[in-house]
Amino acid sequence: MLDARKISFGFRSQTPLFSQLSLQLERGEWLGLSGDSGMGKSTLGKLLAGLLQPQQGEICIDSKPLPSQGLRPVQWLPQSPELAVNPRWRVKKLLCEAWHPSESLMQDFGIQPDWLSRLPSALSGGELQRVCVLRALAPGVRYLIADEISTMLDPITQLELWRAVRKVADQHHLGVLVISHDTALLERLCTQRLHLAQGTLAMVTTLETP
Ligand SMILES: Nc1ncnc2c1ncn2[C@@H]1O[C@H](COP(=O)(O)OP(=O)(O)OP(=O)(O)O)[C@@H](O)[C@H]1O
Repeated sequence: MLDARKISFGFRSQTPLFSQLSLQLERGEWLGLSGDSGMGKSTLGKLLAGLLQPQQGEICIDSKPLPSQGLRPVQWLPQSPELAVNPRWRVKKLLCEAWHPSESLMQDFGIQPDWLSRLPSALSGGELQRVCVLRALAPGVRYLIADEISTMLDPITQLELWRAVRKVADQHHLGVLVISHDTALLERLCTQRLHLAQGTLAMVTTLETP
């Protein structure tokens, strides 16, 4: 289980975004996270992935602290893939940095062979997003934090992306936290949804939208 225990965090010079906040994500679970802009959803996602450190509390996987080196078992997937890649690396090098996805997985993610020799700037945002999602699915990854990853995609590509993520997540029993403003998307994908407001998480049932 990915377990955030009473974590507190604030950027310097700002009031804390949250204090004593707890969240649990089980392997195989799909959990939604909504909240108004600026409430701290991405920050919480980065904390869960170990990209930021809580000022209080701890984040554990199966009761052990997140590893501080090596492959991150919790991968944070951001909305803007172009910020997450080295612009001078060709797509093949980007995709195979941590592991070598099979051809059938590349097909599932709609990755065309001729993209591999291109620079990231020669892919559309949606194409690059699919490359970034697949490269994050290395063996050893246990949880995904999908932070608005399909916002820039057209409805059909969005559906295909989620179908491919679902297939890999089912195969590897990944826990997935889906962060989005699109509550309809969260309700389609996830069994439960949390809403972040004023530093507090509340569980939302499918019938009520805050
Ligand atoms: N590196 C940083 N330094 C200082 N403040 C930051 C930093 N990153 C984010 N913030 C601030 O922290 C707050 C939470 O930001 P965050 O991106 O986590 O919100 P969010 O809920 O994901 O918003 P959105 O829905 O608009 O993406 C915002 O007020 C933002 O300006």
